[in-house]
Amino acid sequence: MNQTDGKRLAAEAALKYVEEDTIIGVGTGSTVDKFIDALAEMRMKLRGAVSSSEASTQRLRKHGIDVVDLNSAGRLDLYVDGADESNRFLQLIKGGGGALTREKIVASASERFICIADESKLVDVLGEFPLPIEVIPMARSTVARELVRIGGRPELRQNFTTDNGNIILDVHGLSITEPLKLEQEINNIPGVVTNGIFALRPADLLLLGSSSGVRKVETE
Ligand SMILES: O=C(CO)[C@H](O)[C@H](O)COP(=O)(O)O
Repeated sequence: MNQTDGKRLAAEAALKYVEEDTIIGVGTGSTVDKFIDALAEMRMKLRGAVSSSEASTQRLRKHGIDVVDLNSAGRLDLYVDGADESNRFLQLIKGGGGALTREKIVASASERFICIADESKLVDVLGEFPLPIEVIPMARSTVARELVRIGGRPELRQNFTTDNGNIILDVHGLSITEPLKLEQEINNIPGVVTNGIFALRPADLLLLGSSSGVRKVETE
């Protein structure tokens, strides 16, 4: 089984957590694309979806799923999204697709966050995947200098603008042993919109797809 199959299995497994007549929060990425495709079969039973990116919005609409503004949706029961890495506490690195800020907003507005991924995403220590940080363009250099000061090697994501009109710095070389502390520290740098550590709001359940099926990992 390859990574794509693992993603598909996890995405399909998440479907059973979706309740009828609700508005569901939907993340971004190739795993979530598979979830949206699976969600299409129950579109008549859903009230709609709050989307975390323009890409997911387009895909949801293509399947006839109503996309609802978060401001009118109120608190959501469930948010489903992928991740670039997860540790066993379900603290995540996200933002490989550049949608981290909206993802963090929708995750924070949701009672339950189910993360879907293939088994390669489970790691002991976060940080092998370069940490994405959304930055206001005029602050690129000042933020980059601060990131070097804390031990990272920031690289500007080339030819990429976020849905919010900002840039992404991908930070290499961080071994993230204290995710909660680092999430807050980086978010305090002026010019940072948000960073891709999801520790203040970790996932509640991780569904990992692999050749032996779907493994459930819950917070300890
Ligand atoms: O955070 C994300 C997008 O901003 C994605 O969830 C993350 O990059 C995982 O992507 P994929 O499912 O394609 O492996």
